[in-house]
Amino acid sequence: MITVEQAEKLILANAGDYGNEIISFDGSLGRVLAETIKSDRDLPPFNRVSMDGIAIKYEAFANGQRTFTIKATQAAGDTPIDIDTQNECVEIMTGAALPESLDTVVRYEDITIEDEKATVVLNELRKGQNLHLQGADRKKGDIVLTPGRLITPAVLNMLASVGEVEVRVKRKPRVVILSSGNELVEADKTPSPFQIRRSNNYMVRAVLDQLGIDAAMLHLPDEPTVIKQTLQQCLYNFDVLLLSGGISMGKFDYIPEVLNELRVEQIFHKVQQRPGKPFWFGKQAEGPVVFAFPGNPVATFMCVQRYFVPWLNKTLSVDERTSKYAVLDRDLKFEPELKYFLQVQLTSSAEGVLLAMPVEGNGSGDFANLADTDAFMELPLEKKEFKKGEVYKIWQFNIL
Ligand SMILES: Nc1nc2c(c(=O)[nH]1)N[C@H]1C(S)=C(S)[C@@H](COP(=O)(O)OP(=O)(O)OC[C@H]3O[C@@H](n4cnc5c(N)ncnc54)[C@H](O)[C@@H]3O)O[C@H]1N2
Ligand code: MOO
Repeated sequence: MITVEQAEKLILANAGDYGNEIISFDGSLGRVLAETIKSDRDLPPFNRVSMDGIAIKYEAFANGQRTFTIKATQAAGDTPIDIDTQNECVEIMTGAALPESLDTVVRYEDITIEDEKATVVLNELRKGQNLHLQGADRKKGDIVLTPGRLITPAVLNMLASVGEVEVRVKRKPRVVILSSGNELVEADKTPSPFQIRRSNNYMVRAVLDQLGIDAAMLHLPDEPTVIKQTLQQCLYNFDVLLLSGGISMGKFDYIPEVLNELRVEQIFHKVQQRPGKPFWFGKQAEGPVVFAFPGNPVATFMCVQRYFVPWLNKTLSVDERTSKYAVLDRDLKFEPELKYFLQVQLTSSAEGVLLAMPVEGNGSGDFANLADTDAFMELPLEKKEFKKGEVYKIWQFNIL
């Protein structure tokens, strides 16, 4: 049986690349940029007034002048209006381009206006105050975004600002989620006393939704010929198959065998971990990758977070994120020779420390417990006793 680290390595070694596509920036939220974006102008593109008020020549103020004749009013977007003498000022709005003949802006709060004259009521001004100078943020031609950037709301703002209305992004893999097992009925059906509603496939699809990936969803009955037929079509139509259930030792656990018949090479089966020990991973030569997760919902979810999400990030060349860590908030023992992914609730202390309180529940079938927790804490295999105050890596699935 391989370790979590070996499994991770093998999975990442099989990251794909589905190329790039060009889409409208407007629909690019959550996508991954596949080009370098340069600014087409200085940012800001002109000396931008940052407060509503009047623009004056500082020299006049320094020489004792306090009252200025308002020559004109300049709105944002207007062509700058220059003064003729230093006795004059221009009433000017936030976002307007500062006229060349002026260098300082005084806010409305710091002036009085009477008979088309503005009087500064402050005794001190800083030359150049209330201005956001041309090129202060970025210069024309500067790189503002690099490939691998996840397109967030602020990145979208940047794309719009520099006029990049068509952007090259990474193409997403085509994914299908397959549940399996004759005990499962649809969520809107009433199960017999010994059946259950299928749920983990919806949970997996929800994770993909959060990652901006659309996925198809299918169900496999415990019937080898149907499984084979359906999987064959999926291997033809999709880049990634995410299966759950039917992979351990049960008499009706046909999936690994059928995948083998369909020439999907098993890269590993079983990982030294809890939950998720029976996890199976494989790939068809020049074809799709197959993640076959154990059916228990907590195991499925853990494997999606711990293995599929990093695979997807590598596949899409997303800029690497730093790992997250938290402080264990209670002593704990775990004896088996398995790496334990402990379910924890996260809170942030007043000192700014992320605390992880274990909420263990009743194993990998206890999805009620899963719904009450925020992250898996990855505890090292070498240890059996874990103490309050120790720091370990977490895989956070709920945003606090
Ligand atoms: N003899 C052994 N038995 C089992 C072992 C083992 O090593 N030796 N491993 C156990 C572990 S650990 C797990 S986890 C499970 C995984 O088994 P499968 O992947 O074959 O999954 P199933 O048996 O099909 O289902 C397990 C469990 O999960 C429920 N399930 C399945 N799919 C869904 C779904 N879409 N929505 C909700 N619930 C689902 C299913 O009804 C079962 O209760 O095997 C142990 N056995
Ligand atoms: O994978 Mo199992 O999750 O250890 O019950």
